[in-house]
Amino acid sequence: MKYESRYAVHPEDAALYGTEKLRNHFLIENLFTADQICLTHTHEDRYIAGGAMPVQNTLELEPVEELRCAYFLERRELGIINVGGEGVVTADGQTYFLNYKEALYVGKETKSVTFKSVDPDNPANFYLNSAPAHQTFPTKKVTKENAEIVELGSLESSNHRVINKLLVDGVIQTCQLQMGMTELKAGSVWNTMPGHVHDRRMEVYFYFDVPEDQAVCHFMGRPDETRHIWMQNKQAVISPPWSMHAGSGTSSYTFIWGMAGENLDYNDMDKFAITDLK
Ligand SMILES: O=C[C@H](O)[C@@H](O)CC(=O)C(=O)O
Ligand SMILES: [Zn+2]
Repeated sequence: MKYESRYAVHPEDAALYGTEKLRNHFLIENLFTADQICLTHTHEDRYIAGGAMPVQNTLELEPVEELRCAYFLERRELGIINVGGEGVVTADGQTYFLNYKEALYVGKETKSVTFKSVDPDNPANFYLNSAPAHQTFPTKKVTKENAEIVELGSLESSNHRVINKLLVDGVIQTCQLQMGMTELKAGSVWNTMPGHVHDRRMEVYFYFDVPEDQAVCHFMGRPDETRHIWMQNKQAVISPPWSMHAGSGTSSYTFIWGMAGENLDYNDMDKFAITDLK
C-alpha cells in the first residue's frame, strides 16, 4: 500500500503558492498502480481518497499504521466507485460485482475488504473515498438505477451535465460521506458553474473519461482569489471548505465528487455569481 498524509492549508497561505506548491498540497496525481492500493489522507475532515487497481492479485484493504486502527474500517466508512473494467469487492465475505461507474458503500466495522479484477487484461479501477464514522450502516451497492439523477446546465453555456447522486442521504444511509458522479454531455466542458463554496464540507474531485491528449483545468481558491491546476485523466484534487471548485475541460469528461463534514445536505451550498469571480 502507498500512503501519503497531507496537512490542511489556510486560504491566506494557499493564495501565496506557486504552481508547484499548489500541486503538491492539493493535486493527487497517482491513484492507480497495478496490484496496489494508493491512499492520500488529508487532514481536511480526515478524508482519505485513493485507488485500488488489482490486476493479477486480490488486494486487501489493510489497516494504516499512522491511523492506529486494528482494521481499516474500525472507525471509518468507505465509498467505492469503479472507473475501470469489471471488478469484485468482498466485504466480510459478501461478494459485490461492480461494473463501470457502479458504486458500493461499505459500513463502519467491516473487518475485511478485498478487491479483485474479473479480467486482468481489463483491470478494475476502484476509486476510494473514506471518512471517519461513528455509526454502522449497511453495506450497499448503488447503480444509476437507484441513484438520484439531476440534469443541469445547457449546451449554450457549455455546462450541460447529469449529476448522479450515488452514495448520498436519501439513496443510502451514511455517517458523513457523500459521493456521486457528474457526466458532461458532448460539447459541454464546465462543471459546477455557476459555482459555490460550502464551509461546512470539504470535497474531493476525481476527473476521468478525459480523452487522450486532452486535460481539465480545475479552479480553486476563495471566489475572489482563484487559482488553477491543470489535471490529467484519473487524477484527484482536494477542495478545502473555503475553496470554490469547478473545472473546464478541453473536451467533455466525467468526474466523481466526494464530501464529508458538518451535514449530509447536498444542497447546502453558498452560491456565487459567475461575474463575482476574480
Ligand atoms: O457540492 C457538490 C459538488 O460540488 C458537485 O456535486 C457539483 C457538480 O457535480 C456540478 O455542479 O457539476
Ligand atoms: Zn461542492
